[in-house]
Amino acid sequence: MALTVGLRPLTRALLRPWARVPGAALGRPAAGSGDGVRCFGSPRVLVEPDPAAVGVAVMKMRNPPVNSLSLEFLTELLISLEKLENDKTFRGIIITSDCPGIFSAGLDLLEMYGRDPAHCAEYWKAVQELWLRVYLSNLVVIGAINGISPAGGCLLSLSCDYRVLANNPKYAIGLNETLLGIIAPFWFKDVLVNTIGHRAAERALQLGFLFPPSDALQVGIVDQVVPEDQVQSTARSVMAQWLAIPDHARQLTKNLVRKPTADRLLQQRDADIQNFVRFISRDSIQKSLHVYLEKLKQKKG
Ligand SMILES: CCCCCCCCCCC/C=C/C(=O)SCCNC(=O)CCNC(=O)[C@H](O)C(C)(C)COP(=O)(O)OP(=O)(O)OC[C@H]1O[C@@H](n2cnc3c(N)ncnc32)[C@H](O)[C@@H]1OP(=O)(O)O
Repeated sequence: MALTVGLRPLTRALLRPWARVPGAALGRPAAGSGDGVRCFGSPRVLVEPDPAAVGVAVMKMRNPPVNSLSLEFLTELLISLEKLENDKTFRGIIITSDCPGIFSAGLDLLEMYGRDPAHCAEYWKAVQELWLRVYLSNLVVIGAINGISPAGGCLLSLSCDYRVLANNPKYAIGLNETLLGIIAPFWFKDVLVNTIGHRAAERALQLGFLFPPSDALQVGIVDQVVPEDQVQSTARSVMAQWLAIPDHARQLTKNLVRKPTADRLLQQRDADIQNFVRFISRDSIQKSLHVYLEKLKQKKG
């Protein structure tokens, strides 16, 4: 799936492959490189083969200050994911953050506030694409959640196969859209229902719950809560457990479980984009976003 088609020239320029040792396919030392495999990535996404786990890549999100999912960041994530999917030396990805205390602050509000319909449509298509790419990935995708993870950050986490959360009370996770005066789209809702069940999801969505780690574990929005300094090692050991399963059988099973949910969006992607553009363009919604952005600014004092 050529994802770079239709990208804005700036974005395409941003994503020129970094200098790499010729012939260094991801996961394999380049001929004569001598110093092992090379990382690759782009300004906001660093992908490093895990030196302790063959076939595993660690994808570090580094879009400071809060890993907000801007269009450029989404595009870089998509292209990095596509590269990993296409490189058969990789069987698993650990997604984590390089921004201290924050996994991802979710969708970038400035991509939805004060923007024209064409931009909102382009942005929403990229949001859809990231979800589909992660949710349906043939790779094992493990979230090493080392920071707060509201809304879009929670969706990214829920789209992984397994979630390890650092036991820091500040690292809340949840679909908090109602607190902003907006709503989670049906496919965000579907993933939450699939993960924590209908009643728990209904309550959490309406109240915009951000679950602290202990509650997140209890409700099932994450699979494991560990001390902060054990998140990456725990993710790695869980990855080994999942990679012990033959890929083809696991991939077919993942598809069996997840395709009905993904199909609900795939069958109506354009309508979903139009619904988003209509909804986000409403004066009342733009006002809500303005109020929320002002609150964020005032918070800084
Ligand atoms: C019929 C219906 C059809 C469908 C309808 C669909 C409807 C729309 C779909 C909407 C789905 C939305 C999903 C989302 O993800 S919305 C975003 C939700 N995110 C949040 O609520 C998090 C907001 N941020 C925070 O709470 C804090 O920033 C955080 C705890 C993450 C970090 O706090 P900290 O104190 O460390 O940092 P600051 O708050 O000072 O932030 C630093 C700067 O970053 C800016 N910022 C923060 N979050 C965002 C964001 N999500 N987008 C853009 N910018 C963000 C913040 O303003 C600061 O900026 P400045 O330094 O310039 O002041």
